[in-house]
Amino acid sequence: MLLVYSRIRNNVPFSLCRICIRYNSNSQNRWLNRQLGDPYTKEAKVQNLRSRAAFKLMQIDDKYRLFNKNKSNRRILDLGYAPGAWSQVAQQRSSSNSMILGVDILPCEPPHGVNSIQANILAKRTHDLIRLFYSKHFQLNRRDELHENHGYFQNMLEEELTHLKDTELYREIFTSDDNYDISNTNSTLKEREKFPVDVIISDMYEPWPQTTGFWNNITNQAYFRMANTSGLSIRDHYQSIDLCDAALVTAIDLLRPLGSFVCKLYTGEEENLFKKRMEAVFNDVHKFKPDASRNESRETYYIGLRKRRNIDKLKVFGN
Ligand SMILES: C[S@@+](CC[C@H](N)C(=O)[O-])C[C@H]1O[C@@H](n2cnc3c(N)ncnc32)[C@H](O)[C@@H]1O
Repeated sequence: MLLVYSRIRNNVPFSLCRICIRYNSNSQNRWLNRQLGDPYTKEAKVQNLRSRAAFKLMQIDDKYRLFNKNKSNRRILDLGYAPGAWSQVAQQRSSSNSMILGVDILPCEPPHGVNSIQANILAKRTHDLIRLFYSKHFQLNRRDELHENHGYFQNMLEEELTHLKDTELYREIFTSDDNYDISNTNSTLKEREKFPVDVIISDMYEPWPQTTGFWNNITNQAYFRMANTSGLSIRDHYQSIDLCDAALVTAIDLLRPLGSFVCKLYTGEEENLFKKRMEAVFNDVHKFKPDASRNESRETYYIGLRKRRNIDKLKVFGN
């Protein structure tokens, strides 16, 4: 590594060399020491949580009450859910009959009580799959030969999506809802069909490198536009804005009126623009940095409460 580093240093301007410093052994040691000394990392292990990120969501929920154990049949969508700590928190803090769906571009075994799709949220088709999941209660993550060969959704896709050419059938699939108890919310049944999700949480960023699992044709161009933090704050910020916008579009399309939303943002010059977009979609918008988020990190969280009705997507993104 040191050799690579000194070669790069001899051939490129010093400003670029600084990017490489992230990968030398000193910085790895610093990262390791920080992890080992971190109380949230230790506590995550004790509580069998998949990462320290769980505490960030707990602290957000303590303040803004996204989840509610007393409300049944809640539908929670976790964007960028892998390795699954936020989904664990959502599952623990919601009623046992809630439906939690994690979406991640990388393959990951979801935590107990959580379903998942490996898919890119930037693809429109992923929105269709989320809608299908909530309207038809598809059995995900099945352990059978078909699933092992073709992935979670393949048999459902074969059975259902081949019919989607027929518009009438398409409409029928997407509007068939079952035993959802609408007395839980102020939504009408029609609204419920159109906007099937109660809470969207998005922590999209920093994936670990994928080495297998590229078979999935739902995951189109797996690494295209996927955001790895680079250590360059401007780049990180713009990629983060890209993913926050994608989460917000998902909220406009799938979140029910009065529903709640959280997303992680790496701060930077477009933050105010994103805040304005949030305000066009939600009645209450808050910015919050939980204690569990490290001071030196530029990450912050935007919370949108009480989604507005009749949102014009073009107006939201038009300014
Ligand atoms: C910081 S991790 C999420 C951690 C998770 N909230 C937890 O508590 O375990 C960010 C995740 O976002 C995912 N991601 C990034 N871009 C994505 C995209 N376009 N579609 C779906 N997932 C994406 C990454 O693969 C990564 O797993």
